[in-house]
Amino acid sequence: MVVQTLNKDENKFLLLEGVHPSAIEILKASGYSNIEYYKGALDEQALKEAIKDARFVGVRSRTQLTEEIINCAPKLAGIGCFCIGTNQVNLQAASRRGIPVFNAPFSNTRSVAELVLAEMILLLRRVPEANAQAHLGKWNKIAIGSHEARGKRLGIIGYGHIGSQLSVLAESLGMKVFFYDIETKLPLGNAKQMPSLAALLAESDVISLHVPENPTTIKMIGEKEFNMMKPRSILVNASRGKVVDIDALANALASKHIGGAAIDVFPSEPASNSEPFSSPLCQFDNVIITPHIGGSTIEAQENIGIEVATKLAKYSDSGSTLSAVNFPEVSLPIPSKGVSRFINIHKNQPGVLTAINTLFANRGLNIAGQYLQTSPEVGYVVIDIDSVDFTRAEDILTELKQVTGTIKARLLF
Ligand SMILES: NC(=O)C1=CN([C@@H]2O[C@H](COP(=O)(O)OP(=O)(O)OC[C@H]3O[C@@H](n4cnc5c(N)ncnc54)[C@H](O)[C@@H]3O)[C@@H](O)[C@H]2O)C=CC1
Ligand SMILES: O=C(O)CCC(=O)C(=O)O
Repeated sequence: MVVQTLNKDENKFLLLEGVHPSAIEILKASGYSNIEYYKGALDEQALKEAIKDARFVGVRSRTQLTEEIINCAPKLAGIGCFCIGTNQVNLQAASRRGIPVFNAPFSNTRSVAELVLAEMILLLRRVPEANAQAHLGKWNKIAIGSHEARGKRLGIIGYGHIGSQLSVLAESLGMKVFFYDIETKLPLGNAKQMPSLAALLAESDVISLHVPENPTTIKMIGEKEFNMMKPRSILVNASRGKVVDIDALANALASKHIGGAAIDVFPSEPASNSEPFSSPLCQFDNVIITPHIGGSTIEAQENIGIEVATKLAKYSDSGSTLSAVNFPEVSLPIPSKGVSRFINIHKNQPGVLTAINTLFANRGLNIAGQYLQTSPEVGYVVIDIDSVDFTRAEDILTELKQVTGTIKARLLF
């Protein structure tokens, strides 16, 4: 259903990093045609220029939406991360500015799990080395150091959506699965939760990382952790680049303590496909290096485009913030006819709601519906009143913006 909110053309959607065209289709079907689309990430200066009149911005993992960038976008009302990770966005700065951030928490889970499984098998069979040598004309038909996955011990660090899906797939191959997570998690199948990272590292033949980037995970695998791993064990990282100390990994590979690795993510990644890439890992034939493509499948990208664009359009149309990662979540019914809807995002401090309600009461306006959620810092209230004409609604909005503590207020319809 196309919801008739006001001035849809004033809402510029800035879509970066080649998000799937399914996002554009959804936005257009929802009545939003003011879309600026870029195939790659923009450099800082170009981003500041493009974002300054954007109401919504859509990014993948390359674009860093820092506080400085967010502050260059006075009209910005919502951010869409067309991926799972949201570490590229300063989430606190966004909430302080009254900007909800949405992502696609499940859409590429399966794609990552499948790639990781394939890489584990290739590394256990030493295929990357055999492949590199064959390309150089060297026929090296040997079984030394080549293993079946069946019966091997897989250690998963981070047993969330991806880690737990990998666990199920790996068990179907006959692997024994162990995991470490800071939360107590329901083990699927015969998987076993380990009491510590050290216990997991000591137990595993293959270790795969599936944690988000946050202060507890940055460099969680470094020299000390490599020393705790079994000789010739294999490391897979398709989570975030900063989770592994790349120099320590290079040392562990050079000393042959680690038998191989598959690395999809790097502490610093090229901003676009036209920029060069280099890493100390490029010298090792037993390392599979991929350019952050864990979630890059047609299936995942199309679903992500639909999911995140739908969330942005829904927020713009109705104010729904369901599944926002940094914001009070309000799930709203489809607006009934004969209603004008305002939203007010404010600092979570005493007196704001009273002031808002007084504003409507003083004008003799009946509140037909009110939806409020708060986080420690931010309050978000959606107010439906019996329908008023546009000029009156604009007057109310002007007053609503002046309520002490208000960060942002909008008239939706
Ligand atoms: N390579 C790629 O293209 C992709 C990479 N990713 C990355 O994978 C990460 C994981 O994705 P999901 O499984 O969907 O996330 P999730 O949020 O479902 O699971 C993450 C798990 O890590 C655990 N965790 C957090 N901090 C931890 C710590 N210090 N030690 C141990 N466990 C910890 C959490 O409790 C949670 O169970 C994402 O945050 C993203 O950075 C996601 C999709 C694609
Ligand atoms: O596909 C992308 O651009 C990023 C994928 C990713 O890392 C994620 O979903 O967190």
